Amino acid sequence: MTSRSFGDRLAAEFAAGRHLCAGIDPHAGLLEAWGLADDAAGAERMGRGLVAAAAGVAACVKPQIAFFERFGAAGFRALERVLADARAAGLLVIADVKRGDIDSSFAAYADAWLAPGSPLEADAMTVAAYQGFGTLQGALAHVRAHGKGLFVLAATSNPEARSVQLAVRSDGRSVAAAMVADAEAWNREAAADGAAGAVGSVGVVLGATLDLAGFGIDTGERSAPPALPVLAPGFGHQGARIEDAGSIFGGIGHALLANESRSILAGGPEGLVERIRERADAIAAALA
Ligand SMILES: O=C(O)c1cc(=O)[nH]c(=O)n1[C@@H]1O[C@H](COP(=O)(O)O)[C@@H](O)[C@H]1O
Repeated sequence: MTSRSFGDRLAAEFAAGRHLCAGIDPHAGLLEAWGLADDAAGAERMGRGLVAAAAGVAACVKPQIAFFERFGAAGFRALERVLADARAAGLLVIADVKRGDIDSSFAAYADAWLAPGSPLEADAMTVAAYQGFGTLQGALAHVRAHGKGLFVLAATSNPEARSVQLAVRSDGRSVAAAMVADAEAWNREAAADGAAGAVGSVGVVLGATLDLAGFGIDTGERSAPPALPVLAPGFGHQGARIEDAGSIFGGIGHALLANESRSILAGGPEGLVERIRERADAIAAALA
């Protein structure tokens, strides 16, 4: 490994009491509430405003790429500037791109979002491993060599996902539980090679809106590190309460990143810093 691992960088955020992931989701309605045009320049203003307000308070930001992609090349240029601001502010960036494909094509996605020097370089990306965990090799190479991270969709916050993620595989595990098991196994292997410390670099996405036990996901304390990073959307607008994070995630809440997007962005730029601080304090208290 040539860089500090993503898991180590997460561990430093958690040690500083930072568990909030502030989402950058420039919905048309939110841009209007901010008095911004529904175009690439508006998305850039919102993204850079959120980054400035979150610096030093949130652990990370998570731009949802679709809200930039809808403006084509101009949207990607806007996103590049938001990413540059986040890097300069010392915020970790999770590119919420939810990519997945056969291994060779997936590797190109991984290069786009994780290769050092790529115009869209982020610290971590969200991935869909429904073509098999083995297709993720291209990204896992960046995890090992360049200190990058992954968040694998496991049990997502939306109700429509249940029919797929609750399906039982030939090994008797639910699809959701198998994603968790595969991520933990990868982190354990990296630790055995000396490439992971207290927190792993491969995490999962688990919706805060869910009964995780119902998906066959064990939320009990693990007997040994590395801790599994958990990106948890579903707080705020989708109904889960950040104050309940401790009881929802139990023994796997140590490496939790609680995401809120619309609930932070709604209300416009006035009071944004205070809203982020309030959510950051609430998640820190919930996990203390
Ligand atoms: O991977 C994600 O970030 C994600 C996974 C999931 O299960 N549910 C989910 O809502 N998300 C994303 O998390 C954000 C949630 O936004 P809010 O509901 O506005 O807080 C959006 O960007 C979603 O695309």
